Amino acid sequence: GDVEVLHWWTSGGEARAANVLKELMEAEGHTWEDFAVAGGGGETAMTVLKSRAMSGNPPSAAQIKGPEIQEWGELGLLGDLDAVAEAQDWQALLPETVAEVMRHDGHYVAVPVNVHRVNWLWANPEVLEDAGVEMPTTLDELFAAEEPLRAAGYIPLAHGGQAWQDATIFEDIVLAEGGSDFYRRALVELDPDALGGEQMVEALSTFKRLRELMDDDMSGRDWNIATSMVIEGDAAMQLMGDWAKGEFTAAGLTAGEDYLCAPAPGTASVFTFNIDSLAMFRVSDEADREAQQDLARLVLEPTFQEAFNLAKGSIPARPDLDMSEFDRCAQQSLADFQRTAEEGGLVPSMAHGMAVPAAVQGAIFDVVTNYFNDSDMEAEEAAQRMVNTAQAIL
Ligand SMILES: OC[C@H]1O[C@H](O)[C@H](O)[C@@H](O)[C@@H]1O
Repeated sequence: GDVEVLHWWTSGGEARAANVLKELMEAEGHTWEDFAVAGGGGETAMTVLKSRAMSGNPPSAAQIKGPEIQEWGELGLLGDLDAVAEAQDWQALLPETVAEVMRHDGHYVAVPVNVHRVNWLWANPEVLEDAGVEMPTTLDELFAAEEPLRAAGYIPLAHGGQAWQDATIFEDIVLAEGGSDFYRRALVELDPDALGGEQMVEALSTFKRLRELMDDDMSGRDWNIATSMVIEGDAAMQLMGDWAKGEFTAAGLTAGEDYLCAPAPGTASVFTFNIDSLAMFRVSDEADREAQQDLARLVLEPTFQEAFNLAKGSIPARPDLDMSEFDRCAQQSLADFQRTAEEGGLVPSMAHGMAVPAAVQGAIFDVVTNYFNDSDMEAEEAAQRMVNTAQAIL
């Protein structure tokens, strides 16, 4: 049968990973129709998906994540994968944190391909050494690194000026300043006291200070271009989820030697998760439905889970795989995922669509990116705007 898959995996590392699935599906005799929509973070892809669904022409599968799976489920457009889930025993195979995101109304409607960690710092060790700087583990160390790095001729922090990237580093700062409980109250439960309170004002002020570490040309830059600045040695560091590791891997670089990874400064006790998943749309053709079932089965088989995640930079969605092929960053990610799940530091990424409905996420993005790019807006005003927008939507 045919499967048309809508996704936004278009950077070097992302495309290599997506190709793993295409090849596995073709090896099973299916036809893979690739519907890739460029634009990191997936905002454009979701807009395109909505217009296709509205015009009655949805793809057979799409990269849909987190609470948005519920929104599509509510529309009655998604088919269920219960038969595959039972045959592969997803109940036993998947951590409940992952499994519950894939279910709508008690039925599996999506399959998880991985677990990304968002709160990472990446660095070029040669650049750090040349400037006499240690890998920062606290925000103070991160800001203190600016002077020696600039004096040695480097951009301290490579960043891409796009709303989702601004929101990604914003949530790293909220976690570093307030910890996982504060993060949950503010950016998951949208508690107005946390979202608009003193601690958020402090976090917003610190967030804006990150601009001091960036270059003037960052506006609109794609995330993988920022990663290549670290790879090339023009910039020392980048705050980004571990899809960035897919770029280092695609460049043939070795973790811990050619590049470094560490939890975003001040967030070692936290793991901000972002789970990519493929949701299946209802299809009438029996052969296409079979192809969808095969796609879901293949995605959770060890062959795909290993090959895809080695290329993508994430860790497998099923924690029972032999991880000996994975590098030290992935090993640490899996260990931290399990540790934080026990200790209470495992939180859904707001910036990557795991925490709040899409409309609320979009509204928070607007406030965060306008504040970050408007030197006149005070932190107090930004905090109040976040409260207002959240209340207006909910
Ligand atoms: O495009 C950058 C990243 O955006 C999202 O966070 C996706 O979940 C991830 O798979 C992708 O690599």
